[in-house]
Order: sequence, then structure tokens, then C-alpha cells
Amino acid sequence: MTTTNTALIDVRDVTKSFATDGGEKTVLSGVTLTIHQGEIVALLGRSGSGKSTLLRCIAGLIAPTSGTVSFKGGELNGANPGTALVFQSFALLPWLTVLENVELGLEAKGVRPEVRRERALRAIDQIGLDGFESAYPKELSGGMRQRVGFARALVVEPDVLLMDEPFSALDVLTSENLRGELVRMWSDGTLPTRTALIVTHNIEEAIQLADRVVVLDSNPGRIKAELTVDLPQPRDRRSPAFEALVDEVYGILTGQQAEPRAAVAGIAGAPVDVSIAAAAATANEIDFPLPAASTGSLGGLVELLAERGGTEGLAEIADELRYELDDLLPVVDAAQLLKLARPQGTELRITEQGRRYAAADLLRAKEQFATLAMEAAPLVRRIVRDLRHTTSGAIRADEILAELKAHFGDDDAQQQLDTAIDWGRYGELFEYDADTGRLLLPTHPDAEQEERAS
Ligand SMILES: Nc1ncnc2c1ncn2[C@@H]1O[C@H](COP(=O)(O)OP(=O)(O)OP(=O)(O)O)[C@@H](O)[C@H]1O
Repeated sequence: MTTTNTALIDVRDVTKSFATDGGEKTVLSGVTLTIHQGEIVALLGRSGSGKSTLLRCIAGLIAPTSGTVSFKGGELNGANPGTALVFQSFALLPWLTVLENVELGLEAKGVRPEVRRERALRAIDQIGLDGFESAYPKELSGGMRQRVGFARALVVEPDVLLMDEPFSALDVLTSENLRGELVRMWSDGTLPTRTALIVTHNIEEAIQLADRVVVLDSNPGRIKAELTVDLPQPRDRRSPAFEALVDEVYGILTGQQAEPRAAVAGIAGAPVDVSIAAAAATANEIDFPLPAASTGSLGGLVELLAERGGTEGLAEIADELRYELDDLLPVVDAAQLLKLARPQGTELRITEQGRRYAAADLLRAKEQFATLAMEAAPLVRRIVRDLRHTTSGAIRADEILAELKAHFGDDDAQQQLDTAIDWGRYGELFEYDADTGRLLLPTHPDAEQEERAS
């Protein structure tokens, strides 16, 4: 891949806010990014960090709240004429054949029918769909459908190919295969488009494909770090240089968590684990986000660390548990929040508390968890306190949910409640009756120990 200094896309100080029930939500803040001709850039970040929002701003599908996006020096004022999109969900029209789906992009650009057909057939051929021209999407496997998605985007010969998690709906082997082919086609010049931006939450995918990896911070999304990937294609995932880059990105992503949370509590700059715990202690109980980790996965992580002598690399943990980034980081955050483990550079290290937790029998582990959750999980603490203040010993979960929705989106609010219920139930701090939608104080008499923590 030959990268030139010609800027194709120029994102300048872009901020994007959305109106939500709880007021304005700033998703992107002060993002500045240039994509040069011939380079492949990967945009990596946690779930909700604003990757897709930035991609949609670049595609011109949504306008920034402030700042500008330019294509070849011209400020966008609507759809970006130099880009085409590949979506995670394929977004094919089920009533059209493969050929007709691929022709669609050209039709929108007013290309004559006979030219359309010829170009669509060429794109279908290039992407390995020969023989499937007359098939309907439902006849195709996921991998073949995504090939149609690629052909439809590439047929318009965009200057920049924009991809939003294009492989994440595919199984591991299929995505590996398609990614590999894409790299080959890029390297040997088969593809008409040589510049791309790919949104992904898969670190290895980013390092396998990209010349440059841009890491987005969360809440709000800002550029946290940029790494140049100076390895020849095709890249060997097992090479020490590749693994070192994976480790580096894990370090960046786990190191970032404390900053926004500490800022919420007004104690920015405090050391990582101290600041998260302190933020949790002082934050408004409703708006402090609990990491979406189940008690089962948390226990599994702490046990794995204990088995490995107390320390293990984050990339190795993800490999061992077959976790994607979005699965692993919330569990690491939860372990950190509950002071069971602490990230150190590219590794995760168990704490003394974590060792005790891993060694405890179920009853003691639950007791310990209850104490830790009362100390460190504001939403759990809030539910327990509300329950103790009602005479009936029960509160409606949907009332808590309504409050959460004022601070988080609908999906995130539900996830917050689900996590708090899982944690509260596991620690036997409260019960939840799904039939009546009520949270209840535990029925057994020995639920006193959490008093100590409150
Ligand atoms: N139209 C919208 N209205 C309100 N909030 C929105 C809108 N679009 C996105 N958001 C919010 O912006 C935040 C960032 O979303 P975005 O999809 O850009 O993140 P992402 O990094 O791509 O996440 P993921 O990896 O989970 O897809 C989320 O909290 C999302 O709920």
C-alpha cells in the first residue's frame, strides 16, 4: 500500500451531540483526523465511543454539531461524494438479485443501464461472486452476502471505502477468509479503491488491515492515540511485532477508563484505580455507569488470573476466553471497580482481595462480593438503600429504569439495570421478581453483613 500526502478526508475539530431524554449528549468532542490517499485507517474504541457516529459524519449522512468534514478540500454539505459504505448488517434489498443489488449504487449516480451492468458484473467477478449474479440474498451465506455488500460499495469506485464493522456479523472462519482476501486484493491492486476507513472493535483486525490505527476514547469520543502499523502485508499475527502492537492497544484501551469517570467526580488526574473507586464512591448513584459484566464472567476472570500466578497479559486473556474487546473490557473494568484486579500496562494483575475472592468457597465469595458491590457499585447501593426505606420491602424496577433512561440511552439503561440486578442477586443483597417487575429485600434473615459497607 502506497500512502501519499494527499489529504482526501479532513475532519476538523468535530463535535457531535444528540438530544436525549436526559438532555444533550455529546458523543464526539474535538475530533481532528486526516485520511490520506492510499492509506487504510482503522478506527478502534470501546462500544459507544462514537466510532459509527464519526463514520457517518465522514460519509455526510449526519452533520457535525460543530467543526467540519471536508472531501478533497471541499467542506461537506450533505452526502460525501467520494465515499461508499459497507455495513455490518449487509443492508441488501431482499427482493433484488445479487446483480441488481450491486447495480443499485450506480443507478443512484445516474450511470446508463448498459454501463451499469458491465461494471456490476466486473465488481461481482472481482469480489469472488461469479456464478451468483441471479441469486437472491436469502440464498446466500453471511459471507457471500457481505461480498455483495463490498461489491455494491466498490462498483462506484469511491475514493474512500468506509466500512462499519464489516466482518462482525460473520463467523470467525468466514471473516478471516474475507479479511484475508481483502488484504490480498488491496496489496495486488485488484481493488479500484485504495483508501479506506474501517470501524472495528477487534484489535487484531485493526492491526491486520490498517496502516494507521486511531483509538477513540469514550464519553465523549475523542482521539486517544494513533499508532502507525509498519508491518509488511500479509501480516503474521503470531509475530512478536504484531503481538507487541496488540498489547500496546490493549494498554491504551484499558488505561483510558479512569479519566472520564474521574472527571465526572471532579478528581481528574488521580491514579487509575484510586480515581475509579473514588468516582464510584462520590458519583451520583444513578449516573455512574456500571461495567456490563456478569458475576459469572467476573469470577471466571479472577480465577484465571489466580491460576496464572496473579498476572496475565490482556491479549492472552482475550485469546484464552475467546473474548472480543467488547466482551473483555467491561469485565476488566468491573474487576478494577471492585478492586479484584488492576491493569498494569498491557497486563492485568490480581489484588490481594482478588486472591481471597478466587480462593473463597461460594458462600464466602458471595459475601465478599456483596461487600464490594455495596462499596463500589453506586446503583446497587442505591437499590439496597431504597429497599430499606420502603415499608413494603419492595420497589418497582421500572421506576429505577425510568431514572436510568434520563442519563443513558434506552438500551444502556436496561443494561445498567440488568447488571445491577445480576450483582445484587449474586451478592444476595436483593431479589428480583420478573413476573411482577419488583425488586425485593432478601427473604432470608442473615442479610445483615452488607450493613457494614453502607
Ligand atoms: N441518533 C442518535 N440519537 C441519540 N444518541 C445516539 C444517536 N446515535 C448514536 N447515539 C449514541 O451515541 C453513542 C455512540 O454511538 P456509536 O454507535 O457512534 O458508537 P460506537 O463506538 O460505534 O459503538 P458500537 O461499537 O457499540 O457500535 C452511543 O451512546 C449511542 O447511543
